[in-house]
Amino acid sequence: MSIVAIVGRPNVGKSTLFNRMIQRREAIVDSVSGVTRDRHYGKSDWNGKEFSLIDTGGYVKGSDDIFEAEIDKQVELAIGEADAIIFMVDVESGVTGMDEEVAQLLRKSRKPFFLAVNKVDSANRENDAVEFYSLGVDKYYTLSSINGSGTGDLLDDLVKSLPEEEEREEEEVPRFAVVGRPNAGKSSFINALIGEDRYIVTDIAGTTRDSIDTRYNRFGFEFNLVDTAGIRKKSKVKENLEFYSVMRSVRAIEHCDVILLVFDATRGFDGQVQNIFWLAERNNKGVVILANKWDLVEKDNQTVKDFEKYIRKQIEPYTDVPIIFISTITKQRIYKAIETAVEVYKNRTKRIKTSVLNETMLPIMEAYPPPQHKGKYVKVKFCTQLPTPYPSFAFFANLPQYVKEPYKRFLENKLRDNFDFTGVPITVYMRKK
Ligand SMILES: Nc1nc2c(ncn2[C@@H]2O[C@H](COP(=O)(O)OP(=O)(O)OP(=O)(O)O)[C@@H](O)[C@H]2O)c(=O)[nH]1
Ligand SMILES: Nc1nc2c(ncn2[C@@H]2O[C@H](COP(=O)(O)OP(=O)(O)OP(=O)(O)O)[C@@H](O)[C@H]2O)c(=O)[nH]1
Repeated sequence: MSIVAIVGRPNVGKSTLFNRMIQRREAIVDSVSGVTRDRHYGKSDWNGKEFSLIDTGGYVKGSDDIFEAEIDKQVELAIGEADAIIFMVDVESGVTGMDEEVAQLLRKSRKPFFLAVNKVDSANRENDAVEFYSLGVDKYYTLSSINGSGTGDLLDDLVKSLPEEEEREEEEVPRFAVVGRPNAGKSSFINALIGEDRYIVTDIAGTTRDSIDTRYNRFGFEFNLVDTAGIRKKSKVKENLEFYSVMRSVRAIEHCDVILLVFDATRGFDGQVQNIFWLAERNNKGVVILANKWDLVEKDNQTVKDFEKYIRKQIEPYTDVPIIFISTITKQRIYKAIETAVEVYKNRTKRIKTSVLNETMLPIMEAYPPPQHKGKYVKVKFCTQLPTPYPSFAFFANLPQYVKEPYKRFLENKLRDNFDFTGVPITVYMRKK
């Protein structure tokens, strides 16, 4: 899926536009599981074309004294990772030096970018916008992110510039992406597997090279390992480093089948790690959680159990995910990690025959039917797995609109109990029959 990034100075209205574009979609697409939404990443679509949207704003604290260098880095990263860029400026403040700097970076790149002149809430501001031609563009788009006017013209041209979805080849090799926070041990993990020091491994966060695919063969199974480490430019600001790692993860996650989510067990399964986890969940990717640096953790016979419980608590309600305790230094369980990823991959591509599915699920739904709604009975008549690249199921009922989230979750749990879908998100749809 294509990636679109919104860049610009602080306070020009990036988040406002981002929220508008994400929410419009959330209103029409039923939310799958209601898990936490990322403030900076979401899906949007326009004229039937879907894309991922990244808001690069809000990472720099104390927006007033923001360093120009930080903006530059965000823009450079956006250029590197995105397929198209919305460059937002503010008609109220007019052209600023920082705008000129960003414009120059964008012009030098070969990425399509769209100059969005924001806060054009009235006709006379339309006239004020002409000064933005000085940024060296042939065209700009005036809009008001707050009320939505003008966004249509921008999006029309934006989606036209996006590449057509590449067709997935039939026998493409499965892709496993190694993702996680800076310094979690991603490169060490890959090194340990490959057994050669192809990657730079150091103590300083963010020193690995750009992401590299490695073809790998293990357990008679061939796959690509994608290393997302590699945030090449060191950043003094910690928040930005996290931002870079999330942004790097976005593309890797979208283009993989299973993620190996490496985190530092001595630091805990914190919010940043969870963000990456939900990114994978929302993209319907398989997940294996790797608690790394296990050699450093003081252990007794309860430790693993307690730790697992703690992690599952953080990822509720989607807890059917393998968790493996590894050490890349002692090589403890690193092959187990890969073996598990292969299992998860198989779960993700698993197809349940309709007859088997109904033999299992119909008696369950008869014993536990959906709750009545205003005195009306909902009857589920049959179900089938949909031909999506990840497990999704349609349940056909007389009154599908009355089946609520808790019952769908019940169905999901029953699917998990009866057919192994460990490590992969399941989508349940109710359809009219
Ligand atoms: N008048 C007007 N105000 C707007 C418009 N869009 C955003 N704003 C206001 O501009 C301010 C900044 O908006 P944000 O969306 O937070 O800006 P941002 O670019 O994401 O800012 P950072 O997160 O600091 O990078 C807020 O007070 C918004 O209400 C608009 O179309 N018209
Ligand atoms: N004790 C211990 N240290 C580890 C383990 N795995 C990695 N480390 C150390 O953690 C540090 C970071 O490891 P890297 O592999 O560079 O981490 P990364 O996730 O690739 O980091 P970035 O390149 O910043 O994204 C290094 O000093 C490693 O030696 C482990 O299992 N045990």
